[in-house]
Amino acid sequence: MSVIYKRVSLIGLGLIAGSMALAMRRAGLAGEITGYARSAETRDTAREIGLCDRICDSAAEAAKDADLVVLCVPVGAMEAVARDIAPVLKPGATVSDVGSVKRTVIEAVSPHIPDGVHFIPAHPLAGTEHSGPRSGFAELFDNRFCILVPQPDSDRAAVDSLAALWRGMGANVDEMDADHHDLVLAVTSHTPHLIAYTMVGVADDLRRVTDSEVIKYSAAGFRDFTRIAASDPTMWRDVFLNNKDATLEILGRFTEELFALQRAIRQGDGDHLFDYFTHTRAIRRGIIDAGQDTDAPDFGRAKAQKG
Ligand SMILES: NC(=O)c1ccc[n+]([C@@H]2O[C@H](COP(=O)([O-])OP(=O)(O)OC[C@H]3O[C@@H](n4cnc5c(N)ncnc54)[C@H](O)[C@@H]3O)[C@@H](O)[C@H]2O)c1
Ligand SMILES: O=C(O)C(=O)C[C@]1(C(=O)O)C=C[C@@H](O)C=C1
Repeated sequence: MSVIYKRVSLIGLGLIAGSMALAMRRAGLAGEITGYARSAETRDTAREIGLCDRICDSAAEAAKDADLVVLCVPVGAMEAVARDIAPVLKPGATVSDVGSVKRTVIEAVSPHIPDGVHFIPAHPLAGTEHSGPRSGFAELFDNRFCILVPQPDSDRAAVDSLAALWRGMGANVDEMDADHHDLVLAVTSHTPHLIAYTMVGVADDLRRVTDSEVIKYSAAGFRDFTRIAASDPTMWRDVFLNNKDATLEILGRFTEELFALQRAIRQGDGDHLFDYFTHTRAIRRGIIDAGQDTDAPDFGRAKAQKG
């Protein structure tokens, strides 16, 4: 593959930026990659592991002369970074981000983007529960979606270049409107994280009663279900503060369903439980058969069956 951007600047050097740097290198998509993170410790680690070609001591220094600047910081830090880099952005450059929420990031960043600079928000639907510059890996985006959220006045050629970069990093690219993105992600990512965090809190509460057995004997179900509760607290605090309405809407629906199941258990309504689980199993299996669950053990088989 050939170089898409001569100079790419990554601001915030954690899981996503680290994975982007490695994925861009794997395919030779960037001429030079510069990076900046707020803490000196993170910058030192990034230098030590050679994450970028150059690690700078300010966001502005990293963004200067860049053809693409990608904001890879927690959602609540996007505006401050945009303000810092605005004066050095060169005409024709593209600014993008990887934030898990889109509407508030657009509202916070857009006012700082100078005329002649393209702002194209994005969100790779790929991650792990790990964070920091050592957690990145080149394959993170392979076969995952990256959602681009072009703005009404976005330049098509600039959008196409960013899409080509994400495809080059292994992702499938789709476009979406910001509000739709935030609602979809509230269902598929944000509310599940909240529920996983809560379940670990419940287990911790019970620990006092069960004398540590909950943690010691944590069964596969608990482990599978709560892996994501080990995720970064700053990132997830910012996600919930910034996707408030959609998350509260989905949480309300979730609570209603949970109450219905709670009543069925109390009333011994086995038919209700059986029907509900039959329905939801079919939906979950449908996701695998449609080839959308790249983590599922039978993903390869499902894909092969489809030819
Ligand atoms: N982790 C995931 O699964 C995942 C997936 C897709 C998108 N995202 C989004 O990507 C972004 C980064 O997430 P991550 O998982 O890479 O986080 P991370 O914690 O691994 O890395 C974040 C980095 O940003 C730096 N940082 C924080 N505030 C900063 C500031 N004001 N200026 C400069 N640097 C700053 C931190 O020091 C750290 O290096 C977030 O917006 C998150 O919502 C995360
Ligand atoms: O697999 C995980 O650990 C993730 O939480 C990744 C995950 C997700 O919910 O799917 C988390 C947040 C994102 O913005 C995108 C991806």
